[in-house]
Amino acid sequence: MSAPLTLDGWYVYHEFRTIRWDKWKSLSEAEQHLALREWSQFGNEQRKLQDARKGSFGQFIIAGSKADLLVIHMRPTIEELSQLKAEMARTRLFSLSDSAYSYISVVELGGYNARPGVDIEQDEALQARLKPSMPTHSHVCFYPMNKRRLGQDNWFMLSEEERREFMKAHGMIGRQYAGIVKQIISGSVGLDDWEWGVTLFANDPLQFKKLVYEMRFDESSARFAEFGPFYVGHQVDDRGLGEWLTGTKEMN
Ligand code: VOV
Repeated sequence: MSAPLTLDGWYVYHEFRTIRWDKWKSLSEAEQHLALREWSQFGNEQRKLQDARKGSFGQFIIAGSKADLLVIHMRPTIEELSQLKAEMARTRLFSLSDSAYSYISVVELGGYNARPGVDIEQDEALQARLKPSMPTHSHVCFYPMNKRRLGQDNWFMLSEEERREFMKAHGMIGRQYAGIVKQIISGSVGLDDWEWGVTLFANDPLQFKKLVYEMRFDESSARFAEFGPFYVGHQVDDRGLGEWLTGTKEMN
């Protein structure tokens, strides 16, 4: 049995941070301002790169106590992601927070998405999916997952036809959410602890629950999927981040 062909795009780095509130609160207003300005400068550089289609960047506030912030970067190489890690570590905001979780993966599409005779590099629609701009939806949901190997339910022992049938049914459910939930599926076999990273974007977070719940009843998830921790949050611009951190509307 051979591994199915995948199309792989940009590498993805999810960095989850927990704010050291004791440290943050001990800063003067001017020092907090400086930390926010510095972070904003870093973000603006990332947004410029995104506009030039050289990478992708987003920042989110995470609900619950698993983490406070999520920064997502997408870049053509792992080295660039490591470069970004060091750049962020040098910022004041990162000195005032700890890593809560991180995830490394690569944007992945099924190989059959390649149209016969069309050069993948020249296929603009495909390129946009492999090297996506950060979706602008207000909310995000991230979780890592595996496909199970348990007795009769071993995804990796299924024939190609069986897998294709399962993914067809999966895709049909997903398509009902077209325009409501956008998914970025990234592969992480050999890169991180789970096999895929699932990043979902929507303007209504309730749609994450509806979609994921509906998929639970689909065989590809019901029989084969195992899930890691779920994170949910909302996207913020620098002003929103500043207001959230300081509790004021005046900052930034
Ligand atoms: C927003 C909805 C949505 C849509 C439209 C969608 C469609 C599709 C299609 C058409 C395909 C097939 C391969 C390809 O075309 O890339 C996939 C592929 C995949 N998916 Fe998906 N998926 C969605 C959403 C979606 C969710 C919510 C999840 C998490 C599952 C759950 O239970 O929580 C998921 C997982 C995956 C995975 C892990 C793969 C890769 C499996 C593999 O073995 O290769 N996915 N997916």
